[in-house]
Order: sequence, then structure tokens, then C-alpha cells
Amino acid sequence: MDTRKFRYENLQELYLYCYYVAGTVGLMSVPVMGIAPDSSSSAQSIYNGALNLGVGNQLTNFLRDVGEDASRGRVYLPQDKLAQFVLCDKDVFARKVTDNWREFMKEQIKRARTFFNMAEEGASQLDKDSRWPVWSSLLIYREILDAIEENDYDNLTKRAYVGRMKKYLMLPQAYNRTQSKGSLIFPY
Ligand SMILES: CC(C)=CCC/C(C)=C/CC/C(C)=C/CC/C(C)=C/COP(=O)(O)OP(=O)(O)O
Repeated sequence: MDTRKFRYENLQELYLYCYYVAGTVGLMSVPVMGIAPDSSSSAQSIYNGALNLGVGNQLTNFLRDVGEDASRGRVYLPQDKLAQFVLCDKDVFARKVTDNWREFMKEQIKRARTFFNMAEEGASQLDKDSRWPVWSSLLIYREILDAIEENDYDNLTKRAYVGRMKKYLMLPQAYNRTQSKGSLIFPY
């Protein structure tokens, strides 16, 4: 769907893109994965969680791939937010990590994290067999945001990477989360 559109004026436009390419995947996954028979949450809130996970994944993907996308002339960042930080496409293509860029990135990372947070409750309401892979992907994908921070927000010349060891370490953590039934048992 991005064969013609290379710029996103604001968050609404970017969100719509995320909804089409990733949110819908999340929504379609729910009936396949199933909802726990003893779930106390509404189906709507679980579907919302799935949508949020798809959007969070896609926003994170954009933030990880800024440099790579720029080399193809693409900028999947909200233009109005760039302007707020006195930045524009030219700065992205110049690949210079300035303080303004770091501040801009902090805001984008914070936003992506809110989508992962909003997906957590839904992930815990899925059928028991589906929870572990979903929690694993949630925790591992969220780690990409930490990796961007660890690179001092240089996603213009570096690709944030979650190492294999870290991924393995996330698996027991994810498993622990699958044992809970939402925030009533495990407050976070
Ligand atoms: C949380 C609840 C209730 C259910 C789970 C619902 C699911 C499975 C949501 C995830 C949906 C999903 C897999 C969206 C796509 C994510 C994404 C950004 C994929 C990136 O694909 P590529 O662009 O091929 O990745 P690379 O760039 O890493 O190759």
C-alpha cells in the first residue's frame, strides 16, 4: 500500500497505515488463537489489544528501520512531529544524530511503548496455548525500542538489534506472563 505514498503528514495518517498493514493481522489472529474460555474481559477489549500489538509492532519497525527506509527515499515518521523538533526529511537523509533527533526519537519510542502496554491485558486473555508466543513476540519486539536507546538514538546509521541470547532470556519471562490472567494477579 506504500507504492505511491512516501510521506505521512501526522500521526493519524501513520496510524492508518499501521492499522492496514499490521493492526488487521492482529485482529485476524484473535479467532485463530482463541480467547480463554474463562476470560473475564470483553471480546472488544481483547480485539483492541490485538490491534494495539500490531500497531506497536509496526511503529517499532518504522523506528528501527529509519536509516534503511531513508535509503529508499521513504520516511515513515509524522512530518508535523518532525517539524516540532525543527527537523525535516533533509535531516533524516543527512543521517546526523543531533540532540533534536534524540529528543524527537524519545517521544516516538514513548508512543510505541504505550501500544505495547495497551496490548498486554489482551495477550493475557488469549487461549492458554496461544499466550506464550504472543507474549514472547511482545517482549522481544519491545526490546527493539530499548536497543534504539542503547544506540543513543542512532537509528539513522545503525540497526537496533536484539541479540539471540537476549531473545532466549525473554522466553521464561514471557512464560511467566502467560501464567497470569491479566493485571489482577500480576500488577505491572
Ligand atoms: C495481543 C492479542 C490479544 C493478540 C495477538 C495479536 C497479534 C498476533 C498481533 C501481531 C500482529 C502482527 C504480527 C503484525 C505485523 C507486525 C510487523 C511489524 C511485522 C513486520 O514484518 P516485516 O516488515 O516483514 O519485518 P522485518 O522488517 O523485521 O522483516
